[in-house]
Amino acid sequence: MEPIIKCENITHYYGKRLIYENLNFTVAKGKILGLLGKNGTGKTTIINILNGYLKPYSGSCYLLGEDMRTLSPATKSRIGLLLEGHVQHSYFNIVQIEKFYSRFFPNWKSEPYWELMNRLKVTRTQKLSTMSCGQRSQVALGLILAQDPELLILDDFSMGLDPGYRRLFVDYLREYVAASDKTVFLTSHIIQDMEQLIDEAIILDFGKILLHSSTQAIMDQFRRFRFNCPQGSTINATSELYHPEVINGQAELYSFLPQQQVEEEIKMQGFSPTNMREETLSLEDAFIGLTGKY
Ligand SMILES: Nc1ncnc2c1ncn2[C@@H]1O[C@H](COP(=O)(O)OP(=O)(O)OP(=O)(O)O)[C@@H](O)[C@H]1O
Repeated sequence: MEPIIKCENITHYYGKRLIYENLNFTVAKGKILGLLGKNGTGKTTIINILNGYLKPYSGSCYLLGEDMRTLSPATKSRIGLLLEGHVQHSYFNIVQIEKFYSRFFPNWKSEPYWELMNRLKVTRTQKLSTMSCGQRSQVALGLILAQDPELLILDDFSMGLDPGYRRLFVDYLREYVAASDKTVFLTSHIIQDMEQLIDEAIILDFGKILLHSSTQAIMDQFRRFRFNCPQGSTINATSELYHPEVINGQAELYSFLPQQQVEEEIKMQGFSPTNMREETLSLEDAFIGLTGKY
């Protein structure tokens, strides 16, 4: 089956600065994919390329089978887009903005919007411009769900939301995708929310994709190893050993390899590790293990 999102050989520069080179990925129908990466790795840039706001230096993206440079209005109406910064038209109240948006989307469904709005502690006549940041985000998410799009693209959807509301929205999203085979492409810095939500993760590093994998495979296979090593020894990072650190003879590193192979890799660097412990990780710890602390 044709993927819902396909990006081929995306290279992008701002001025002379290379952001990434030859990025390739696809997202299959019915999947929730999280694009994760440190600040400034280019997540919003990809979202802007996907929605046609930004033309990449080279390469192509296809959404729902159409080239993003020439998306037809019919295809655009099948895509729900939430950008960092969220709702515009903040001179409306929640009744007016629903009426305004509903005219643009043929499949408009008021129920999910009002289900969310009824939880908001605002009056029906209060303008969006006078609401708190989190309240405005909640309005934006209600408007997106009411569009009932086949593909949801959400940039930093959790911005300004409190933990309870984040949990509520994550539950909504999961149900939404499971019930009707929708596809979601999202970015977030709140990685503990992602563990319960995303089927796949793309972990972006500066200039490239570090990893594109199912969340399950990361959780099942990526581990932290702690062990002792002789005073004064150092461990070099390799393609299999991520972010080794040694402090006073206590070492830690991360790897997809089983323990025995980690020990062999370290022996190849000239010493034998002792008292090695293997630890399972949360997705947030795995993210730090893959990308480093700073
Ligand atoms: N219009 C622009 N002109 C020049 N540089 C830009 C522009 N937009 C973004 N950048 C730079 O490109 C890089 C990627 O920015 P982008 O906003 O895509 O990152 P991000 O991964 O979304 O970051 P964050 O996690 O902080 O939201 C950053 O170093 C940023 O400073």
